[in-house]
Amino acid sequence: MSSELSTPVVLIGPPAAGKTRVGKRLARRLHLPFVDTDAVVVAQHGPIPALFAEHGEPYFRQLERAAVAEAVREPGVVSLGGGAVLDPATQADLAETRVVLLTVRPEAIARRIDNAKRPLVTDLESWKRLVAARSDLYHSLADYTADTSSRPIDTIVEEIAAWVESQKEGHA
Ligand SMILES: Nc1ncnc2c1ncn2[C@@H]1O[C@H](COP(=O)(O)OP(=O)(O)OP(=O)(O)O)[C@@H](O)[C@H]1O
Ligand SMILES: O=C(O)C1=C[C@@H](O)[C@@H](O)[C@H](O)C1
Ligand SMILES: [Mg+2]
Repeated sequence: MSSELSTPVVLIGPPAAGKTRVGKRLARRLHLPFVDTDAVVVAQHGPIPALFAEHGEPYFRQLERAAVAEAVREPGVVSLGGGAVLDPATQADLAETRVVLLTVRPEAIARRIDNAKRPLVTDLESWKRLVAARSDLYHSLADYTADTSSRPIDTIVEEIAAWVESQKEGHA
């Protein structure tokens, strides 16, 4: 991990862990720009379920990789899509940034995945399988971990901001 302040703070973690919500508020709290790579892909290429259905997951991953490569080049807060960390080039990029893993317990997930925007997550069982397969990878890439299961978003944001600011003071 780099302790340079100019390196981005990158949020990773399972689908519905809160990367987008927490990332947006963290950026506001730290007075930094915010980029969500899923939102970039959607803005440039259209809805994610349609990309999966019409072109397949590998095509989506290519578009996602391009969005990540661009996003981590600038200082700011960057929220990644849940599977972006599967790309080896993204894993290499993350070694040069400050990586925050958001975790969430399955009990808290049920009410967060009741929509159709995630082609790889249709129910709690598919979410659990996907997280089990990625858990070691998520943890291996993380410099800091915050659980989002049961605390208000602002509390989580304050905790992460305190970690980022502690590095600024040379305690990293
Ligand atoms: N701390 C929290 N407490 C309760 N609900 C939360 C919390 N954080 C996020 N949520 C809710 O969980 C849902 C998923 O949040 P969000 O979209 O930010 O997740 P994500 O990690 O970006 O997911 P994805 O991988 O699909 O992009 C949203 O409905 C959000 O309001
Ligand atoms: O976990 C995943 O593989 C995904 C998570 C979402 O953020 C989207 O990037 C997409 O639905 C794939
Ligand atoms: Mg998101």
